[in-house]
Amino acid sequence: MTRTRVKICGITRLEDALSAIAAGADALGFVFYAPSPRAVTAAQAQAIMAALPPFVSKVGLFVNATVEEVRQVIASTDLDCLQFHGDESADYCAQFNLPYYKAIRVKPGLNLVQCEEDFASASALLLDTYSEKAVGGTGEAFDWSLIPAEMQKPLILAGGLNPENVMQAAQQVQPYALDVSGGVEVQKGIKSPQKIAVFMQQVLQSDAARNGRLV
Ligand SMILES: O=C(O)c1ccccc1N[C@@H]1O[C@H](COP(=O)(O)O)[C@@H](O)[C@H]1O
Repeated sequence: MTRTRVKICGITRLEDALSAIAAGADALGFVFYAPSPRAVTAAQAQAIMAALPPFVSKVGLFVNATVEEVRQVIASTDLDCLQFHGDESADYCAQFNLPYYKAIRVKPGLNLVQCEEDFASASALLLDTYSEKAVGGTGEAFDWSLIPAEMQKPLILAGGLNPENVMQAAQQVQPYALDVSGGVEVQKGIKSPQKIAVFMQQVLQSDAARNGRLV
């Protein structure tokens, strides 16, 4: 039975976290990257995490952070998992004693099977859109046909997902999980409960179709 997991990233407010959970999200992402409009401090993130119900995965997003910065956030929050969205090496990512996802910014010509070998220690690869202007959170989708069928690791599809395109994305790519930030916002860092609910409904419908059931 297929159940596509969903991570809502760029959480800055408790009410948005609770809306995501109420709609059925499996994971919440907290951006520890100061230049991002969705950046939170460890103290802000922990205030939200401490108020969450159990069985929700809390993911910390970092971009080329120092080892000390990552350690300090881990020590002062309830993170379950790390997401590295910059140019981090596999050795760097694997040193923190928490499972990690490595974000790969996809563009034509990139060998994703090689990326999978390079990051063999990752729990999953997160595929996001390559952009010269930003390291992530671009709101732009990439050409999903660039993903080779022979990839083995759980894939988290990201990049420009929204309530309008998520069903097509889920059905075409059939990833382990979907990751969305800008596509469920009313403004950067502020989520829309309505957009989250529609996004989740689309994922449920896509799963039901794949499982041969009506919703
Ligand atoms: O959200 C950000 O501001 C951000 C900054 C730096 C790196 C990654 C960032 N976000 C992640 O990018 C992908 C795609 O986001 P979007 O749905 O296209 O807005 C996702 O994993 C975000 O968590």
